[in-house]
Amino acid sequence: MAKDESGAAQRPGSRPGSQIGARILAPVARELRIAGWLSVLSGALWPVQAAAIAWAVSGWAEGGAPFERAWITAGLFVLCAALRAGLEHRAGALLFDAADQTIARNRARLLTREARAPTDAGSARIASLTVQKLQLLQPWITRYHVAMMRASVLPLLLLLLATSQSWLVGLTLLIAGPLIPVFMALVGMAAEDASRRQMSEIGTMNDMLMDRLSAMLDIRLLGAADRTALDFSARAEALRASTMGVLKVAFLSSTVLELFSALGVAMVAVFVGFTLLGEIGFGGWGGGLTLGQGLFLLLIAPEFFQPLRDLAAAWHDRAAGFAVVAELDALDAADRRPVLGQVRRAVPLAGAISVQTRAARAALPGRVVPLPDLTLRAGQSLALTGPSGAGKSTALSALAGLVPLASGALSVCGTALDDTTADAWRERVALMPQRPHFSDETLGDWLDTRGTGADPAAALALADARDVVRRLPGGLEARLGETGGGVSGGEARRLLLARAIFTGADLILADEPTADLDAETAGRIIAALRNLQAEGRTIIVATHDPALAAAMDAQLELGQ
Ligand SMILES: Nc1ncnc2c1ncn2[C@@H]1O[C@H](COP(=O)(O)OP(=O)(O)OP(=O)(O)O)[C@@H](O)[C@H]1O
Repeated sequence: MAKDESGAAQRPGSRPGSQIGARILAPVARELRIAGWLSVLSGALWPVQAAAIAWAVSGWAEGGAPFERAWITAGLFVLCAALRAGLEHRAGALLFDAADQTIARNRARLLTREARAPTDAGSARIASLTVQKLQLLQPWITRYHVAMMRASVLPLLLLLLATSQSWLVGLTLLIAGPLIPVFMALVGMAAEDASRRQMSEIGTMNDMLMDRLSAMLDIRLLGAADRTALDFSARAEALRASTMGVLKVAFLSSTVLELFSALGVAMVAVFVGFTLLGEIGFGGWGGGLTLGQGLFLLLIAPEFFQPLRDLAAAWHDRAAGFAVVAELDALDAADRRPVLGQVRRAVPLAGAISVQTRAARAALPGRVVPLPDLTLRAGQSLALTGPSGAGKSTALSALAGLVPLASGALSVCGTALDDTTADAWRERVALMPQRPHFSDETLGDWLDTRGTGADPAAALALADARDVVRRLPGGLEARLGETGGGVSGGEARRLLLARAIFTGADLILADEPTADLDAETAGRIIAALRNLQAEGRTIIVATHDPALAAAMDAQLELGQ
């Protein structure tokens, strides 16, 4: 459930239109307002241009000094046109800046928040929101808001001007005009639903794609390629149907709106034409219309409908924007697993390494996991052992400040590990995770997590991983992630260890560094860890491997 400012729970789609997006648009509200008024001002200059044309043409018809009028009209027309272009340009610049700022701010917010306090939303969902869907806020911000302001001011102004010349034309516009917003409101509901369905289909398709790509090997082994292709085609068909649903609503609404505005303009044109021919003798305030009045009315009638047509065209952008905002709101309301600190670079925590826990319990989503009482000083090594599920990995994560405590105490370097110390503490810690993950970058960049640009040769030597790099095509330039070449499980672990060493961290937390390895490879990793300890680093491993546990100074069994 999304929460409004007062904290009351709400369903994102159930809020009134004016409230949706108010939060994300608040920082650019001033720009949107200024851009709206600039555009309204530009629209209000058209009647001046129309009046000038009508005046010049009626001057020609009446004789007198037509050229003098033509020059004045041309000057006024060009001046207004230049002014309008300038105003529209400035409004456009403000709107696109506001849209870029909003998208960039929300993208940064999404990414930093996911780093600091991840949700259970899949990575595909976050990726499609940040890369694909947030971009849909741009047409909503740049087109809809300004169209709304124009539609609320300009038709009224033009209606007054038209009525001042002819009550009949005023009445015609007054009847034809409101049909457009009424119809738009009806279509708007359908458009919003269709957009939300399409948005959700895009998300499902992305989730499915990520999921199946990561399971490609299993799919081949299980001979499930055909079934996977069928699943994809069913989802693609659902996406096609939802996209067509959105297009259908868009085409239907624009057709009906064009019809209303064409009928309105045609009625004005017929009335003006017959009045000028002398067939109709009423409709103006003093009987018929002059040529100048008729021309003026003909020129402003289409402009009466234009802001309403623009608003109708932007209605779909509004629906798409609302769907994105609803998704952002849903993520805001989702349960999160907070990480201690701001997850940013900091000055390393001072003092000799020490770790101490007392009656600590880690808070995982939906459960708490007790941590062992331990005390460790600089240069010591410790093995956390115990059955699967005892909490070894959780303990390592908690020691790195990646999982908060539900109760108890955890101090590092003699100070409590909390939001204020976690970033500084992590500068001194390297975590070697259980499952290696290679991102799509060169091995050199992957090893150099802190972007120092230094040579990783010494770290590779300590981790016994020099031969791994030597064998890879391109050495440190090789890419292992995404479509890059692969390494064996043991090689990957040695590379992970090299990366942990290369950070220069004083405390290495290694999760199952020898799991699934043959005795010889495991022996090389154990030797590398001992080398590290001999160098003065502090080491904590979580392991089921008796040989590794025996190689540490002390063992602590969890889950007793
Ligand atoms: N993200 C999570 N959300 C909820 N519970 C979790 C989460 N991660 C782990 N757990 C639970 O916490 C408990 C401890 O898990 P943990 O991974 O720390 O055990 P472990 O001793 O490292 O196991 P293994 O030896 O199999 O790696 C388990 O019962 C596990 O189901």
